[in-house]
Amino acid sequence: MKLQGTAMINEKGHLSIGGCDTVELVQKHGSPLYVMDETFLRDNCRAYYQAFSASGNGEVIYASKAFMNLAMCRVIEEEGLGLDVVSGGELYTARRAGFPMEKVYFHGNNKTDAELQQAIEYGIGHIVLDNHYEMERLNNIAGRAGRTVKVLLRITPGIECHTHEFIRTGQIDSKFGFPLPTGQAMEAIQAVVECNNLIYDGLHCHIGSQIFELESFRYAAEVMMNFIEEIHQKTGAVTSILNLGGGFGIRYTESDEPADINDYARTVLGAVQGEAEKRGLTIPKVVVEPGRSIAGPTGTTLYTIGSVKEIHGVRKYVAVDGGMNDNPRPALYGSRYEAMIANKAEQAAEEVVSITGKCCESGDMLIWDVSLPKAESGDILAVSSTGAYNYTMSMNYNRIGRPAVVFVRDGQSAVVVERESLDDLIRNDRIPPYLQR
Ligand SMILES: Cc1ncc(COP(=O)(O)O)c(C=O)c1O
Ligand SMILES: N[C@@H](CCCC[NH3+])C(=O)O
Repeated sequence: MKLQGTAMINEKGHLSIGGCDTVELVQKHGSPLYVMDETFLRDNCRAYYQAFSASGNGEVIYASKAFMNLAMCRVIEEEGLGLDVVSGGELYTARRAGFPMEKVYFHGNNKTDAELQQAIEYGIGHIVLDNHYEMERLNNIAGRAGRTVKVLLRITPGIECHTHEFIRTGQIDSKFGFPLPTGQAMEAIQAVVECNNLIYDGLHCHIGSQIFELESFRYAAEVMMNFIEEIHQKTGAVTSILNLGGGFGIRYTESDEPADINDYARTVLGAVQGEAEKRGLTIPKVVVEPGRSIAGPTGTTLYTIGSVKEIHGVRKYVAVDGGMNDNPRPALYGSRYEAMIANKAEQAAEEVVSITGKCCESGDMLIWDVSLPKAESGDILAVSSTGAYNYTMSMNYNRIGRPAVVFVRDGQSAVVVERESLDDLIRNDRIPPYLQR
């Protein structure tokens, strides 16, 4: 496992993160445990801020679907980033954290009336329209509230990028957005400028997630700038914002080779500027929505090893006290992760084992074939790069409670999400009168 951020091996030969011994973190906060390296998290925010916002023409909004809670909203606000939310729940979390609402963009392909009303009531910065049904309802809801709302239109540019098909979103056959190649995107622009209560402020596209080739982002910028020119010619409308989505890939295993954030910024900012100058257009503000590349590498999940079972001549299964409940990505996407035994961090690998979870599913495998020192019951297993799309995609299958989340920094740990208790698991259960006794 590659050590990233503040992760290091301490004098006891244990993995330490944020100056905290991970074995002691488990003793203090329990197992499994999500550990977020706050210094690393802030460094990632700053790298994005420097690369995009410091130029004056870019804005970074963190995609909260990757990892969100009240404390995370505070960190994002302190680091000067905006926020991308995709549900009333994410919006509510941001609001309860006191996040500045004018820096929030509201996404989603099927926002409810209640969510649109909530967004208007909170004074949200932008709503990203996905379809005509939503456009019409938002226009009516805003009208009834006596308000105008700034909107972006989500466009599917028809770009195929090289990533898992479930996390690819820019291709024309997609549930998201108004398709560009079919002419429907232009129809949507013509419709939105007619809406009295909506202010057309710009466009959005998101071509997918865990992308490594910068060329895909450059090409998306070019296609969108071409569309912006067409919009201007056909309607006279000015596109002030071009939101190019998220999708910047991270390292999960050694086969992943992420690009540099500064190169990413230079590529997209340069492409937008170059295309604008070529076409005689005003340069729009460029917004990016990174999620995974801010939170992902900064998270590590700590598990306790329980049963170790060898099927002679076939495989050794090492079972941990978590699994697909806290990290469904291997089961969903076949995602690969790296791991180490936190209390044997200096010991050399001596066997190849497979890490399985505790769910009642054969597919509950966290890592197939990983080289580790001898894995024994009671050891602490650390799985890296679990900061994004782990807690936020976790579940209670088999009535297993979600682990706690701690922020670590400067030798201190702070709980930012409590572990779910057994009582939490039955909190919303109700016994109807005829079953009561
Ligand atoms: C609209 C939108 N914006 C931003 C993101 C964040 O993407 P990532 O976490 O890959 O940066 C996503 C998720 O893929 C998304 O759907
Ligand atoms: N949840 C996905 C990515 C999709 C994000 C939202 N469009 C993942 O874990 O990789």
